[in-house]
Amino acid sequence: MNAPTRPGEPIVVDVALGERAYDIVIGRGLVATLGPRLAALKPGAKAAIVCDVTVAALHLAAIEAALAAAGIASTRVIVAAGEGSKSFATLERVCDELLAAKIERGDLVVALGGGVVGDLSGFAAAVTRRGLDYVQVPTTLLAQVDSSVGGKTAINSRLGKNLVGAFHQPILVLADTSLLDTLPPREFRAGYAEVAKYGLLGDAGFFAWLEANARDVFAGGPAREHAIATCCRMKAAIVARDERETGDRALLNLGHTFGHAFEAAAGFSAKLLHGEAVSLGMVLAFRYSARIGLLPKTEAERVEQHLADVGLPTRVKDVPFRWPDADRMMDLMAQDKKVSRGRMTFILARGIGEAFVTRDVDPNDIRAFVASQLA
Ligand SMILES: NC(=O)c1ccc[n+]([C@@H]2O[C@H](COP(=O)([O-])OP(=O)(O)OC[C@H]3O[C@@H](n4cnc5c(N)ncnc54)[C@H](O)[C@@H]3O)[C@@H](O)[C@H]2O)c1
Ligand SMILES: O=C(O)C(=O)C[C@@H](O)[C@H](O)[C@H](O)COP(=O)(O)O
Ligand SMILES: [Zn+2]
Repeated sequence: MNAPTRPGEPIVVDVALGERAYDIVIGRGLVATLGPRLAALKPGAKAAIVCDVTVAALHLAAIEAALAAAGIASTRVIVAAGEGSKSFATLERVCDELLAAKIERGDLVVALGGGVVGDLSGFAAAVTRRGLDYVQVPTTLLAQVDSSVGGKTAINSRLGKNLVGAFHQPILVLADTSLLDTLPPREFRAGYAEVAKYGLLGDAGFFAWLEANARDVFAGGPAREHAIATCCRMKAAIVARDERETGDRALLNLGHTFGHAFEAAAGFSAKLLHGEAVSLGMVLAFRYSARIGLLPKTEAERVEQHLADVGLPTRVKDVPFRWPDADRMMDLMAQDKKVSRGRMTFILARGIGEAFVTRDVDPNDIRAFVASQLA
C-alpha cells in the first residue's frame, strides 16, 4: 500500500478532460468545506440538493448548514430510496422541482447520495434548461469509487438498464469518507464489488492488495481511503482517454453485460443490488474466459473465492429468485449499449488485471454458457 493519507489532508485526483476537467477530493470530514469550494467554483450560485429520503434523514442538514455558512442559498429535492427512482416519473418530478425552485443556468445541482441519486440528478441536470452544472457528493462506497466520476448519467427503461441518459460531467466530486460510517453492511459490500472490479480489469497488484487487506477496507481508516483513491485514479485515467466509451472505457463495464441483465430480470429491485449483480457478472466473465481457454480455471476460481469471502454473490443460486431462462437473458443482454451492428461486446480477461474488450464472441456459445449457469 502506498501514499496513505495524513488526517485532515484530502487526496485530490484530477479528471483531465480539458474544459470539462474537475477534481475528485477524497478524505474524512470534507462536507464542511463544500460551501467555500462551491462559492469559489460558481460565485453567487444557489444550489438545489437532490437526495433520497434515507440520506436526507442522515446527512442533509449538515450539507445545508455547510452551504449556508458560505452564504449559499439552497433548496432540497427528495426522492424515494432505491433503484426504482431511476425512472421517467421521478426524473420528471426532479426536473419540475428544479424549475419550480427557479434554478437557473448559473446555479448548481448537488447530487447528495449513492449512484441512484447521482445518475438521476446528473441526468436531470443535463436536460433541465438544456444543461445545469452539478456536483457529486457521493455517500456510498459504490458512488465514491465509481458512479460519481466520469459523467455517465441515466435512468432505466422498461427495456433495460441505464438506457436513457447522457454524458454530463460534474464540476466537482467531493467524497467525504466519513459519510460511509452510516452505510449498511450490505450496501458497503455491494460497493466493494466495483472496488474489486478495478483490480480485475487492469491492476493485478491492487487485486492482490485487496485480497490481503479487504478486512481493513471494510473496517475503515487509511486502507479504505487508499482503495477509494486507487479506484478514482484508475477511473479518471480511463475516462480522460475515452470519455464517451468508444474504446477503452468499456473496460469499466467488466461484468456489467451479464450483471445488467440480471438486474433487469429482477425488476431493478432490492432483490439484487447493482454491486451484487456486478459481482456475479464479473465471476461469469472470468468463468467464461476460462471456458474458452483465455485463462486457467484456477484464475477464475481465485476471483470467485475473494468475492465470496467478502460475502458477495458469485453463483446464480446465491440470489434466491425465479430467474428467466437463457433466451430471455440473451434478450436482455441484447439491449446492452455496447451492442454494435447487432453484435454483442464483452469484457473478457486473459488473467487478473488483464481485461480486454471483444466482439469476437459466439452468441450461441454465450447462450449455452448462460444456460449452464442458470441450471
Ligand atoms: N454512472 C456511473 O458511472 C455508475 C457507476 C456504477 C453504478 N452506477 C449506478 O449506481 C446505482 C447504484 O448505486 P448505489 O449502490 O450507491 O445505490 P443507491 O444510490 O441506491 O444507495 C444504496 C442505498 O444506501 C442508502 N444510502 C446511501 N448513502 C447512505 C449513507 N451514507 N448512509 C446510509 N444509507 C445510505 C440509500 O438510501 C440506498 O437505500 C445503480 O443504479 C448503478 O447503475 C452508475
Ligand atoms: O463509468 C463507466 O463507464 C462504467 O461502465 C461504470 C459502471 O460501473 C456503471 O455501472 C455504468 O453505469 C455502466 O454503464 P452502462 O453504459 O453499461 O450503463
Ligand atoms: Zn457498475
